[in-house]
Amino acid sequence: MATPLVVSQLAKSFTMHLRDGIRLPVVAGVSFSIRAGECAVLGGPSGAGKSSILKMLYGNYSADDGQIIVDHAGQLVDLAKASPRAILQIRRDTIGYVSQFLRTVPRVSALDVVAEPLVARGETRTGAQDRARELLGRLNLPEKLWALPPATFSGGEQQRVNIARGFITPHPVLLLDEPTASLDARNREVVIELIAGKKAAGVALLGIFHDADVREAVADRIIDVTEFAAGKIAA
Ligand SMILES: Nc1ncnc2c1ncn2[C@@H]1O[C@H](COP(=O)(O)OP(=O)(O)OP(=O)(O)O)[C@@H](O)[C@H]1O
Repeated sequence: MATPLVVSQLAKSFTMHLRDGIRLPVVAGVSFSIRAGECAVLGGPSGAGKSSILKMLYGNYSADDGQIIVDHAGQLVDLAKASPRAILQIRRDTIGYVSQFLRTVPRVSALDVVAEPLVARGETRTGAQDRARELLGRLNLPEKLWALPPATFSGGEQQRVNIARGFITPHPVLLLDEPTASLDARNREVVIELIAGKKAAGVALLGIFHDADVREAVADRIIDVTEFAAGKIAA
């Protein structure tokens, strides 16, 4: 599908149950679509709601209102109303996500952490590990670390494991939450190349990048989140 992700009239507020139920409206009327082969970037100041939007698109945060239409294996599904089971299937096959921090699993090697999403999609363990080696090598993760669990890795090493894990699958939609925040210039450059590769493969990407150089290098378009400030819509 040429436009695998269409978001319309999405709204999010947080209710602070421990603070007398105070309601904190964050965004409203969020509407945009992402085409195959483009990388759009969420822009706006700190606290504008960029991460909250990305988390809604991955099903981590529920939406108060609106639709998140995703082309899931040829079927249009509204992720905002999908069941937890459907969300897990969408995550396995359609929407990938690279968060800022790696969630480490005790005793699982970096190689298997990276290979796991491919194995979950039916790839053989050997095939998935070959691809994982290729990506970890490209991201300059020292080979001596591949067999170790990433819990003790440095911030930048963990982030590279996380990037490799997020980029290993051919998901048609890829969400990127500050994937280069802890990286040095050399590895930021590798991530820029990996993003260019995904674009060339027709993946629809949506990201948050605080680093202006990376943003300039990857963004086809900036989506200004201040347009969707909840107060602005209500006024
Ligand atoms: N789980 C939560 N509970 C309560 N409030 C939240 C929660 N997550 C985010 N917020 C609030 O929502 C607003 C938007 O936060 P969000 O993290 O989406 O902003 P952002 O644009 O990504 O900011 P930054 O650039 O600093 O990461 C903030 O005021 C924040 O305090």
